[in-house]
Amino acid sequence: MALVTASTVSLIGAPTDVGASVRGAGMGPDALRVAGIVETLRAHKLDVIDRGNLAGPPNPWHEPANGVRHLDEVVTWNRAVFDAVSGALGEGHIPLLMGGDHSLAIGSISAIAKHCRAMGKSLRVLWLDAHSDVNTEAISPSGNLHGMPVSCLLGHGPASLVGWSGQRAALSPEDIDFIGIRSVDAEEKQAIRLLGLSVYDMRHIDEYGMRHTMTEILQDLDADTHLHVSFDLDCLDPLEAPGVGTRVRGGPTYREMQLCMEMIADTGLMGSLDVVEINPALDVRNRTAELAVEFVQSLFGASTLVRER
Ligand SMILES: NC(=[NH2+])NCCC[C@H](N)C(=O)O
Ligand SMILES: [Mn+2]
Ligand SMILES: [Mn+2]
Repeated sequence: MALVTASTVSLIGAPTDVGASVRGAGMGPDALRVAGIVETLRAHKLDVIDRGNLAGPPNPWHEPANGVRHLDEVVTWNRAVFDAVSGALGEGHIPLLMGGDHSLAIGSISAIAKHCRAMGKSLRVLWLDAHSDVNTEAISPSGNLHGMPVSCLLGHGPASLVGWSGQRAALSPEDIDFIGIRSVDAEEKQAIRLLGLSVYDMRHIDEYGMRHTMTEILQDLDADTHLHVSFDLDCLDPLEAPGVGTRVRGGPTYREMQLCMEMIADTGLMGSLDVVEINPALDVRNRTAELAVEFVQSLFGASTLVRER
C-alpha cells in the first residue's frame, strides 16, 4: 500500500515571476508540460496527476519597497503553493512544484516541514542552484524575493513570509545542503558563515568531483529521512540551460548533473521536488525545460545505466 501511494506524483503549476526582476519564469509550468513532463514520468510507471496551475495575482512590476519587491503578491502565491503542496502530501503523493520563480519554495518547503514534523520524519533539503538565496530584505542588493527563500525558511526575512510551518524556522541550518553555488552577494556570504550553512560550491565540486561531493552529502540519511530537492535550473551551466533569468557561467555539466540526480535517486528517499526558474522567454527551443524533464526523470530513478549495479 505504502509503495503504491508513494509513487503518485502530483504536479502543481505556479505560473508566476513576482519574486524576480527578470520577467518570464511564469511560463515555466507550461514549458515543462510542452516538454512532456507528464508523459515522461508515466513512462516510468509513476502515477501522475497534473493538478493544473494555481491562480494568483499578476506581476504588478513595481520597484522594491522597504527592501522587497512585490511582497504581497509573493505572500499570496506562496499561500496557494502551501495549500496545494499540503493537500498533495495529505494524500500520500509526491508533490512536484513547477515554478515559477524560486520564492515559491517558501510555501512548498514550509508545507513539507510541517508534514514531516507531523509524521515524525526528519527533513533534508538539497538546494541545487547557482545562488544561495540567503539574502534578507536588510541585505539584498536587488530586493527580489527569489534571492531570499532560504532565509525565510530559516526564520529570517519579512515577517509575513516567516513561520508558515508552525515554527519560526521551517529548517535548521543543518537540514540544508547547497550544491553548485557560484554567485553569492557580499553580505550573503557573511550570513552563510554566521548560520554555518553547508555550501558545496563550484570550487568544491571542481576539486572533489560530483561523486565525492554527493557521497558526503548523502552519507548520513536514514530510512526516516524525507529528502526534498529544490532544483533551480540556473544551477546548470548556462551553456546547457540558457533559459533562466539569472545566468551564471561555470556550473555543473550535463554529466555532472546527471550523476547528482542519479545518486539522489539511489537513496530512494526523495519525497518532494521543486523545479523552478525556467524562463521560456530566454530559452532556445524549450531546451531548458526539456533538460529539466530529463533530470526529473533521473531523480525518479530512470537510470542511464546499461546494467544494474
Ligand atoms: N532564485 C534565484 N535565481 N535567485 C537569484 C538571486 C540573485 C541575487 N543574489 C539576488 O538576491 O538578487
Ligand atoms: Mn534559486
Ligand atoms: Mn539561482
